[in-house]
Amino acid sequence: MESKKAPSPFAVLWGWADGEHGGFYTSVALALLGVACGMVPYFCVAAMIARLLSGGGLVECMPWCAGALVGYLGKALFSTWSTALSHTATYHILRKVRRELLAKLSRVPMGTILDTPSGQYKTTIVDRVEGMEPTLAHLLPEMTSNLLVPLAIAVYIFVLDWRMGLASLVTTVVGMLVSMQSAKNYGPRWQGAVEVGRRMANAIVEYVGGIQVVKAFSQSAGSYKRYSDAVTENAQYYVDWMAENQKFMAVMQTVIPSVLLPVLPVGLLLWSGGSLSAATFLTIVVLSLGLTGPLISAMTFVDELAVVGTNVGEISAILDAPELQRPEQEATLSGMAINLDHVSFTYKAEDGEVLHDISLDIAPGTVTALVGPSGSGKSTIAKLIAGFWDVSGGSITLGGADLKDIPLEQLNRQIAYVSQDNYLFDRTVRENIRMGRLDASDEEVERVAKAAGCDEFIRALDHGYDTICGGGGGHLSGGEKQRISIARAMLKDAPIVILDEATASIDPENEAVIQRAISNLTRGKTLIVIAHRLGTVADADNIVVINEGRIAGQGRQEELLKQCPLYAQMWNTYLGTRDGKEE
Ligand SMILES: Nc1ncnc2c1ncn2[C@@H]1O[C@H](COP(=O)(O)OP(=O)(O)OP(=O)(O)O)[C@@H](O)[C@H]1O
Repeated sequence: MESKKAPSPFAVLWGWADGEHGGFYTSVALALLGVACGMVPYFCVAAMIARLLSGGGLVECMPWCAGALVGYLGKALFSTWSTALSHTATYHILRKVRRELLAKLSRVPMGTILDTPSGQYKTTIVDRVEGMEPTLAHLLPEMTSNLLVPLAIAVYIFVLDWRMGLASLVTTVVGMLVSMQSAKNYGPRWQGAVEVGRRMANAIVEYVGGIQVVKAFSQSAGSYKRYSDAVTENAQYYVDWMAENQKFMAVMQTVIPSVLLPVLPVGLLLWSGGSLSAATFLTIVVLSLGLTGPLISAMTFVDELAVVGTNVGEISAILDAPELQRPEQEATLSGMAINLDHVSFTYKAEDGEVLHDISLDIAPGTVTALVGPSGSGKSTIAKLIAGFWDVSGGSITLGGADLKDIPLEQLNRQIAYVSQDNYLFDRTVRENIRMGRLDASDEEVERVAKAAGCDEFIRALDHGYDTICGGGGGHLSGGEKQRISIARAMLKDAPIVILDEATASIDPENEAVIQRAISNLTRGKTLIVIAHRLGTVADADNIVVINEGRIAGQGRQEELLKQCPLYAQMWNTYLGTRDGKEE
């Protein structure tokens, strides 16, 4: 099979820069002009020395002084102009890439996003994209120009005297060889730095997310092992890397600028032998001093070259992630019946299949409860119905149409998914509820809040409906957050509600309010509930018992108690714990 060669990171980067190429070309042209102007003072000084040695005075030197000044001003003007242009083009590209990354996240399977630690997305979208700034804004114009200056100077020195040309390049060549040694490891080293950085970012996000648990168990930051290990690992990685690199850097930064070390003795030897004039000798001394500055600047970009691959690779991994393929055209749905036909599902090939041959009919307006031991596959079934992933085998239909033929937006309108993670945005309570339907009026928001049993506590907040919830809803209790999420789902008024019942024990008073809110939410709708407490679903139209990814039985409670030993056992356990609590 013909394998397609992956494009180089630079080609990918240049592709992202589409629309800004003109800006970069102009920026490089201006940088070159700046460099050319930057060389003028060296040539002027060299010419002045020649005049002075041949008996010239102040008057002869004046035009060269003026020339040097013009060259200096030209360099400042053109390089500033070049930098401004390259930065404008760069930030347009960074904006475009960040927008594309976010747009992409809305097209990849929801499950992929849930599976990826949020620290990883933050690192890529913020840090890796920002990491392209030096490459785009500086590398292209500045590295090009910083390499061309010394090249032009070296060529000129060779033209004046090839022997002195060779002498002036000795330290540069030695410095370059040393720098290549250090650059050899840069790619893998940087890749490693990204890895430890990512582990640290994930550990920090997890640590901050779980700070309440850490505090509740009186653990200090240092005792939160994963976090502190990641921080130590990150610091140690850089210390080791710098220690390894330091000797190369020291040698390079000492050797390259000491260009006079070979130039002076060789020049003196040739001059004393009569084969080099004093004027040429002094001109070459001045010019060779102009060689090293730009070269050292160009060397600093070697690091940038090495990180391009990592940055582009991480960004491309998101941009090229497989998407859920859906048609643009809305599907025609005949009713809201849901049908699972011999569905199987695998998260990752290496973990094996988690759902096997699931067939299930869910009639509109009925209550279906998914019950079963932890890890049996209840949430997976619910998420497949909500379209978070595509099934691996079999099919799921809604209103007779395969989910794969229903645009995500259309499916999303039909389903309200109320998960246990009742995430609230750092906005007002009113805005959080209105996310259910953006065009809902204030009256509608308040009406659903009443039906969800939250109107009373919302009005008691400092600013009522205009109280800011705090990141993740941090200012509200778990039960309050759950009721606001229910209000949000109610406002959406979708015909199908998928509810992941809370596992955490809620106080009886709160539980009664939440149950009332749920029955208001689901009246006349299709309800699929992932039930963790059997008592709440005993009246369901269909109880589906899941065990190890298979349906172990389904039907109404009375039938299941007779026909499904697993359900009978679960029910007895439930009764036992309930009676235990009541005693
Ligand atoms: N995102 C995921 N990636 C890989 N495997 C997963 C993922 N989510 C769940 N699994 C695995 O799939 C199987 C079914 O999990 P699922 O969450 O559907 O079970 P569940 O019955 O809902 O469990 P619980 O009652 O504990 O929530 C388990 O073996 C679980 O480890």
